[in-house]
Amino acid sequence: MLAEFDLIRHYFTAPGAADSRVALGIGDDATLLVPRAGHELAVSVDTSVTNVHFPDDAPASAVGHRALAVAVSDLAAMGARARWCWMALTLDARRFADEDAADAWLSGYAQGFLGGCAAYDSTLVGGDVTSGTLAISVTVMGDVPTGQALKRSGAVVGDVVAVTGALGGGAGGLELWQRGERDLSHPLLRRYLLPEPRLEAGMALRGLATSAMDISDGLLADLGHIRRASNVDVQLDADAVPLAEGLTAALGADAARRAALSGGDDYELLITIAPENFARAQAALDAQGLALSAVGRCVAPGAVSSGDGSVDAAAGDYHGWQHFAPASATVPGDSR
Ligand SMILES: Nc1ncnc2c1ncn2[C@@H]1O[C@H](COP(=O)(O)OP(=O)(O)OP(=O)(O)O)[C@@H](O)[C@H]1O
Ligand SMILES: Cc1ncc(C[n+]2csc(CCOP(=O)(O)O)c2C)c(N)n1
Ligand SMILES: [Mg+2]
Repeated sequence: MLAEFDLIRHYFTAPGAADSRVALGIGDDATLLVPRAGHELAVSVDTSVTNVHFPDDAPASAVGHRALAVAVSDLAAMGARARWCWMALTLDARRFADEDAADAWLSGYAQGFLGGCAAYDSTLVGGDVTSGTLAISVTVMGDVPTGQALKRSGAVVGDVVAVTGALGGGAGGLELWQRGERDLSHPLLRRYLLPEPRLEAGMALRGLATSAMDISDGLLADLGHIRRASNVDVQLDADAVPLAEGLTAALGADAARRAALSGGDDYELLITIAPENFARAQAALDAQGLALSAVGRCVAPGAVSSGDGSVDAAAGDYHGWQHFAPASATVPGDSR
């Protein structure tokens, strides 16, 4: 096994053009960056832990790609452009004791991670390598023109609630993996293991969406964040939620609906937008090959009624991923 400094040099020195805004990159005690004038920095960190966020036996390249993609997804949700990332990697020393196994895994992992860096225009500028349970903590930094970031707090009564793409594919892919499916070209497995952050969509929605976030814990749980931050309620038309391709065929209708509403791992954008701007946003995303579907309306707090297709909070439909829930429990979330 290489010493950690050699490991960094060997696997994580990204090729490609030098970034003129990196005054000092990998190799010193800290990174020195030159922010763009007229922009705010958007910064977020996400940790991916083996057997919590990805299966221990997932392909190494998918682990690398996914760890970066889920972190970059938070920049997309802010309408920011990705710029830089830091990767703190904890490797299981026992598992990586065999040199060939370590090399195979690290090469695949680096290919997935650095491939994502190239695809999202994010330069790896630092990190950390430690031993312990396999986990990756990725800090991302992006920028957004001052005042134009998409926050969770801007939704107003009357806004349309909409989602990009289709939902349930992340949870559907996890279910298939647990059933033994290993063909990475399967669309649902791809949605789970190789998610794509909606960076271009987030940038196109600047000045149009009144609020935005990415769907990581599940639509219903994540809607709760916008409802709380914006002080609105949401009348959701659950039947209008677009289901990932092949989801119903793979899971059956009930499980497919549950995956789309509360499965999580989709990394699509959830937005609110004034009705008069919806068609423009839809056209902008359509030009990117991405659907934008209306799934509900913002209403005054307390005004939610359960009409056809709307979700019944009292029936325990409002839940999503929670890290500290007892194993296999259905987790009732905040029904507000
Ligand atoms: N340990 C912590 N210390 C300080 N702030 C935290 C901590 N953990 C989370 N936060 C902050 O709480 C907010 C919500 O965090 P959370 O991780 O739930 O983000 P998210 O975008 O909803 O989910 P995801 O992690 O799936 O992207 C963020 O602003 C985050 O920076
Ligand atoms: C092996 C395995 N088991 C379960 C899941 C489901 N899962 C784990 S964390 C999470 C929410 C997002 O994480 P966070 O809130 O930490 O950003 C979800 C939906 C998975 N991805 N992999
Ligand atoms: Mg998020």
